[in-house]
Amino acid sequence: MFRKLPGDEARNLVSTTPDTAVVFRPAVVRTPALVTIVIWLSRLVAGLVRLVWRHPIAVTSPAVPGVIWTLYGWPLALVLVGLVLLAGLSWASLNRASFLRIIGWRLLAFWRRVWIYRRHWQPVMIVSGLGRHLRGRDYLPRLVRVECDGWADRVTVRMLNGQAVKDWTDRAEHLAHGFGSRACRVSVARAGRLVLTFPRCDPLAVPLPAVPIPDVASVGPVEIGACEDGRPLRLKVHGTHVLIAGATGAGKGSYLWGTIRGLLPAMHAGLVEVWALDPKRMELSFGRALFGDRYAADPADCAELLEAAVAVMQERADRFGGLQRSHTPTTADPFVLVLVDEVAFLTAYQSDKGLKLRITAALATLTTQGRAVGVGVMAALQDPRKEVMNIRNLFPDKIALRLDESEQVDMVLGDGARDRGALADHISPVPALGAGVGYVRLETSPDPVRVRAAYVSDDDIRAMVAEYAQLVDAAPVTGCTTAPDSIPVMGSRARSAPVLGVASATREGVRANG
Ligand SMILES: Nc1ncnc2c1ncn2[C@@H]1O[C@H](COP(=O)(O)OP(=O)(O)OP(=O)(O)O)[C@@H](O)[C@H]1O
Repeated sequence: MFRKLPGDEARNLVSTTPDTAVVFRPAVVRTPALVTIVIWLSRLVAGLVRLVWRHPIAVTSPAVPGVIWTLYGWPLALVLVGLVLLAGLSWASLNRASFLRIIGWRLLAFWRRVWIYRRHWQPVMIVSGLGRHLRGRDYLPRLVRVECDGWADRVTVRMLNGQAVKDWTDRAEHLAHGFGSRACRVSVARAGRLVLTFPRCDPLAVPLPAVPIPDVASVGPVEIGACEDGRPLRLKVHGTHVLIAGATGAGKGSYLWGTIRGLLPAMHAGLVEVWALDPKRMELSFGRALFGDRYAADPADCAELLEAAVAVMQERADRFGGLQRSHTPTTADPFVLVLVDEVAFLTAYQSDKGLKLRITAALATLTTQGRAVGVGVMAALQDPRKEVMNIRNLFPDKIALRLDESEQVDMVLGDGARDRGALADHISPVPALGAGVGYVRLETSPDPVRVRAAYVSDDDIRAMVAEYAQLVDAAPVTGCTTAPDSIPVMGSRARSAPVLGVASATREGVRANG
């Protein structure tokens, strides 16, 4: 789309260097006034039709009272407006959701389109370099549509021919500030069209209380928090592997404990086994009674536990081979979720090379072959560099919590994730504001989603242990019906250790002291 500037471009064209004898003058054809008027009128009519077509409610709202005022006088128009307002208020108070869906958000979208986006479109596009001002004409991307919901504006844009998505992702910050938002996320709607998401408020600014333990046993996506748009955050764990990266204190524990919490009924039903590797001894040890024998902290035990998981995986692969290509959790073949807190302790900072190789090989085997047979890995780490975690690309789903450097965002979420709005390096280090906040990038979607995990406190974990430790321990053990000897049990040491690892210390206390 381009817009002609009013004024006298033609005069600029005739200017030449002062001492030139030859002066070029463009041929100017005088347009009759009538033709100009007809063109402007037809444009006006087309614009009005378009306005009514695109914004029927916003146009009808002032038009109908206006017509009634003209035909029957102002008292009737006033009564009508009063009745409509009353009906609207009653509707909003009785069923706010439907009122907002059908009327509220549309009116807001109309208002914001006119007042925010249309008004600032030209200067923001030109200054950010997404539009061009060439020979007196503005070539601007087209503002197609504005939609609003509870937390954000979604602006559909038609790019200029020849523009690339990267041109826009590179200028996300210009767009955010230009339109008065704290962020701008760019996603592709279809060829040539983009959707820019501008958050208006932050529903994740306050910590969320732990999600209640589900009533039914489910291995399906586990609800562990909330997404930025207000939907629950449901993390898929069966049929995938999840990598969680975040600086110290970023809230990785919430994701691990939130997942365990959501799986407790399924663990009790024998459909899920959580195998916990806790080399730091500070996170999962707090509820180790939930894991029974399937807990390891010492690197040698961790290697053994991982190799045990590989053995389960291979035994299942042998059995399933030629019969089934995917896994359905049963009590005989439950879903095995291997949780690893601070995996770098085992893969990078491990001084025993033999152990390091065994652990890396076992993790690589599980992450490449485990998901089809019902063995999943969820690993947390602080430093996502390749030399620390060289198998990070084997995790289909990734979560980036607060990170120290901007380059780390793409290391975790994949190339271009930060440009698409995953500003994990901008997450606040203040726990109340930023702990548990992160960006999720799923295998099935390239667009990162901003989320916050609910906070599973020490008291919540204590309650989980008190309610479920015995029940989970009593649940059937993997493969007992088919291969009782195929799973090495992780030593009696784990069983005889105190239930909550560090006497009565809290996880926070341990961290502060340590
Ligand atoms: N989801 C959350 N919401 C609000 N606050 C949280 C959340 N998760 C954690 N916190 C706060 O942040 C602190 C650090 O959390 P956590 O121990 O989970 O971080 P971490 O990433 O595991 O750190 P480290 O790598 O050092 O173990 C907690 O003590 C708690 O106060």
